[in-house]
Amino acid sequence: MRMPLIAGNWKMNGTLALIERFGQAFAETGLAPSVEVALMPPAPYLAAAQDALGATPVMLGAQTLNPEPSGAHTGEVSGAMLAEFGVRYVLVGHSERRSLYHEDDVAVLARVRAAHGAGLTPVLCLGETLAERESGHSEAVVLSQLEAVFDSLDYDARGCVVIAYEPVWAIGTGRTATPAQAQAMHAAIRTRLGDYDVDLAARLRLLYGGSMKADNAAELLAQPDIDGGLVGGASLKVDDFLAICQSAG
Ligand SMILES: O=C(CO)COP(=O)(O)O
Repeated sequence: MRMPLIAGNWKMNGTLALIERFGQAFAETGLAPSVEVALMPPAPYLAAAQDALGATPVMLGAQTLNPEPSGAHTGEVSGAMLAEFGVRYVLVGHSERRSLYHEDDVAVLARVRAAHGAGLTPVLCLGETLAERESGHSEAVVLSQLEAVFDSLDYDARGCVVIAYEPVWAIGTGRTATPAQAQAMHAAIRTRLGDYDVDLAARLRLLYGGSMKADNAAELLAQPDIDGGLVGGASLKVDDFLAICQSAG
């Protein structure tokens, strides 16, 4: 009942030429109707991506947004601007934003609200560091990141969120969480969501991210509480990304 979602987060990578290649590849190959795919290129490429992917089922996503609707925020992009380019999903709380740009739980909540205000679906990223995992605090850290947002949302807003579990130690390291490790955390997140609402817990999609590749995606996606992937490095290679999308469909 939960349609898998594969989202490709290009981070600060890619070129216009790569956008064109993705457009061609997805137009030629198509996608199973049983999977949703979103590409999240850097903001300057959104217009080109909207053109290149317009004839394909691939949706557009963005990597961040400012919590304010407009104003004196040099360098920032608002949710309304993203929406004008057909963006459907926007990452919020990615660990790189949390660590490199000091976005704390309060900032993450503000961005979730801004996404909703602009009609976008936030993809709320959660994840523990290696030190937190090794000291046995993974679940407490991840659930507290979840609660920092969900405690403050109403029923309708909670229903309009995608969650991505991305253990920081697995991002860009080639060290993927094992399917069992990922499933255990996803199950813990879903159980906690059930405290808010049982129906919500059954409905919300939980993506896994962290060194997801063409050769490990199928096993991860086969776990009962993993409803898709948030793919970094492998989303920059068209064949690899297509293969991951196909293993979800
Ligand atoms: O951070 C990620 C996606 O948001 C994961 O990146 P990698 O797939 O490169 O590990």
